[in-house]
Amino acid sequence: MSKQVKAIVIAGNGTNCEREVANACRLAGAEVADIVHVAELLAGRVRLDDYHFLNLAGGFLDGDDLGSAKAGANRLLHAPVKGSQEHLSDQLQRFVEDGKLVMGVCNGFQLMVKMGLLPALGGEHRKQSTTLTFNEGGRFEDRWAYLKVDPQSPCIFTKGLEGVYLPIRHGEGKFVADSAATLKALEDKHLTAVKYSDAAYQAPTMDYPLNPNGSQNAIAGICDESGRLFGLMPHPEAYVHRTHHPRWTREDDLPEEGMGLWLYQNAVRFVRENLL
Ligand SMILES: NC(=O)CC[C@H](N)C(=O)O
Repeated sequence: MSKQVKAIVIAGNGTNCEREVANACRLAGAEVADIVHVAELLAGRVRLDDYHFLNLAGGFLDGDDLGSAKAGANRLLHAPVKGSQEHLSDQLQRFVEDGKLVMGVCNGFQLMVKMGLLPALGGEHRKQSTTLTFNEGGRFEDRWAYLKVDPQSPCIFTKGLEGVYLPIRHGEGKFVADSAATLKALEDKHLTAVKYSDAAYQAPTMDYPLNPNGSQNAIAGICDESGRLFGLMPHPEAYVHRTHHPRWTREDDLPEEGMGLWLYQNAVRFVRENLL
């Protein structure tokens, strides 16, 4: 593989953020940021093996039928790749075992959780142990959220960050674990990388609207134990420039780069340092 950071963004069947995600990858320094329709992967024309950083974009996979990303999860888990003995999930498994990076945003996070790719406690990659379900308020939420970063988390994407301010837009963002034991394991291992918080990024909160969906323990995103697989409901790709900020015309000290870009910069740096 040449010395290029190669990101892939999977599109199709209802994603709607793939261009923004590819743009964020490029802005963060990835030399390649290909938007690939899932059908291309299933046809065997594009292989995950040729990339370092897999992005699962937001949107409305299969119209949220059966619950958001549920049908998409089955597709990725069980669909065969044409012309090979493999399923797409085999390529994905290899991608993970090769030490590469995966980030799922919103619908992409829902997809990772429903496939069992996250949190994958004990390395069990196909067992679902958490979910993202209907917002506590019973309606779609479209607002900006403050996220407190856990400084002790192994998450590669949030390394060195204290907090980020990002937009959310979802109907099914309430994080729920299947048991108190799962929730405790997530917390003990610091896999709950980002939580909805107050505007100073100090205290996780269950108060609406700071916590827009009633997520357990205010969880907005989680990673696996390696820190290389990460999913979150808020959209980092939607805040990569100061003009994306909702009050950019009134707040004069906003830096040129948006806070969401930091997550992609961490990813690109990790690839350069570890995978090239
Ligand atoms: N923006 C998104 O990715 C939305 C995810 C999903 N369709 C939901 O409403 O929860």
